[in-house]
Amino acid sequence: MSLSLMCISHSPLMGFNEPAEGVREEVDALFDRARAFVSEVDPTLVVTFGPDHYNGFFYDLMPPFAICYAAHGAGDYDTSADEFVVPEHIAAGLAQYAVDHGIDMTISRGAELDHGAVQIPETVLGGITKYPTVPVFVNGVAEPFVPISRIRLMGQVLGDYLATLDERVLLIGSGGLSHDPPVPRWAEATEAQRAFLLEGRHPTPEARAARQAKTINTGLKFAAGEADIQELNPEWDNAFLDVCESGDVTAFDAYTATQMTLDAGHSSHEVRCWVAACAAMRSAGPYVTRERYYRAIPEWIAGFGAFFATTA
Ligand SMILES: O=C(O)/C=C/c1cccc(O)c1O
Ligand SMILES: [Fe+2]
Repeated sequence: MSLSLMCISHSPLMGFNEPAEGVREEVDALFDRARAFVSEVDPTLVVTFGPDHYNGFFYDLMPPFAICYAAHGAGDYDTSADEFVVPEHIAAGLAQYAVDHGIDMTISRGAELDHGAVQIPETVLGGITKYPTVPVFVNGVAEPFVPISRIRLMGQVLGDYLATLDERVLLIGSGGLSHDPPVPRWAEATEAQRAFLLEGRHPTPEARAARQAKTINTGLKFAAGEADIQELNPEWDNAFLDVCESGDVTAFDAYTATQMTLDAGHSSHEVRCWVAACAAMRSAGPYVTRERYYRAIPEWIAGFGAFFATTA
């Protein structure tokens, strides 16, 4: 048994907007290191913690997190629409262990997962069908948010179970850090937006293209200082990375949803995926940092970070 950890921010704008000079090369080099890390740890099982942005999970039923026994990509922003290769017995073992240990786990036998859960595995693993993978959805956009301590505990319990398996497990956390992309929110939404937030699965190609064009354009305007969205917060992002590096995962519990929104934007809640992944990793004992990266990238509407670790 071994556990290794790779948390990386995603951004669907990576394939659409050019960042400032030198940044693309820097991030490409990060992904090269990520692929080398995957080769080194040579996983036999991947567990992903990823959010959704109203492509697969809607307000008709919005769990705080869910283990997927079967899942496929939504194909948004040109990400893969393939079917994940999920070892169902491991997904079921994780879910049973979670409920037996005080975690009210939701399961899905047919999740649709968007760029939040697909982009990073696809990029670092060479596709989402290459490794047996258990995707875990973690809500990072839809209020109400459960306390971070519950996400930390969920990750810890899943890590405890994974440590019993005769597998080399790679934990992938995808999301955040500070960012505030133009994802509609129920409290301020128009009637049409509420209809979408409630049950907007499988939009027409035109509706999908319009949504994506709006986000791509917001990224360009944000970089030009002209977008009406919250600023990135590199200080907040680096403090969060400090907690990841410290290995003191209980320190995540001090983050509250209200303060996170104020400090780091409405989509900063995606760091819940990192919290779950770090807590799962820490359940196997102390870890050592193998990669820490940070760059604020407005064209991608992303406080863009990475943190990799292996067992000490
Ligand atoms: O769902 C969308 O349309 C946009 C999502 C987005 C934009 C920028 C950064 C991110 O992490 C996103 O998920
Ligand atoms: Fe996101």
